[in-house]
Amino acid sequence: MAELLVGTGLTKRYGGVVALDDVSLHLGAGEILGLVGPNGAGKTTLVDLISGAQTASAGTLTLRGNRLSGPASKRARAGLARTFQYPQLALELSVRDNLLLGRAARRMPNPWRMTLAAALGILRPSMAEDTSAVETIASELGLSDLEREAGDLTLGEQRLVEVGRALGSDPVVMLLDEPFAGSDASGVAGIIDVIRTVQRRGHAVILVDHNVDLVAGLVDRIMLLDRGRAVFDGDPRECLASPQMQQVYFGVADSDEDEEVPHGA
Ligand SMILES: Nc1ncnc2c1ncn2[C@@H]1O[C@H](COP(=O)(O)OP(=O)(O)OP(=O)(O)O)[C@@H](O)[C@H]1O
Repeated sequence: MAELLVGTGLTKRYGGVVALDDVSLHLGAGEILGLVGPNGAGKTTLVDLISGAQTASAGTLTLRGNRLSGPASKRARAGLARTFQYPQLALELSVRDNLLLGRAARRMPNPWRMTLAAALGILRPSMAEDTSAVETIASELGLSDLEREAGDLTLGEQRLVEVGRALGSDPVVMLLDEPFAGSDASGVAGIIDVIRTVQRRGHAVILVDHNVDLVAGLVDRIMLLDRGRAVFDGDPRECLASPQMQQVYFGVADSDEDEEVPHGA
């Protein structure tokens, strides 16, 4: 499998806090990687370092063999797209224009210019193809009424638009940070469809979510983070059954010694 994204020794320190500690990862074509771990484990920090929202204290990244560096807008043009734990849409713009921003992300030099272009209505004339692509994405996600302002949407709907915006740039790697939070069943189904679309294109997805069972059912591989370190990286079912999982979530080590603790002790 061709490697799309490779990260080595990724570390992030905030003063004395080590949010991410020497984490390495690799992501192949068509692969979906689940990123799980308890609160504060470093999941969002890893997504931030990959997307360029934060600068790494140490470590390197490559995308399709090319060094990945610089601000988020540059990385978006290189082929990364992400969603945020708290959706970051242009709230004063319509659903359609937010989706068009995603289409423009691979072309435009920075997000402020994109937002300005959308506000001025100058994204549209050049974009018959984009308009049709946006309508396809909206229908895949079950989004109707594309003229609604993003600020009037529920949290779940905003998440869908953000996932749609990310898909619009046809990313090589899509980073989804807790995309299912606040979504109803049809929203979850729409997001899963998008993940499968990215996979079918031979691209890759990193999916962060607290629902470990949901993640395990969707992904090819799971990385379990704990206090900034990757303590497991492998098959989802093996991860669920692993002593590391027990230790991280329940504070229980799956050792012979534990099994010998008498009942009622
Ligand atoms: N800007 C920041 N300044 C200082 N510390 C930070 C900052 N961002 C994150 N941290 C710390 O880094 C650690 C990892 O945080 P991170 O948000 O990456 O965890 P997470 O696994 O995404 O957690 P959650 O599931 O709660 O979102 C935590 O201890 C957090 O408090």
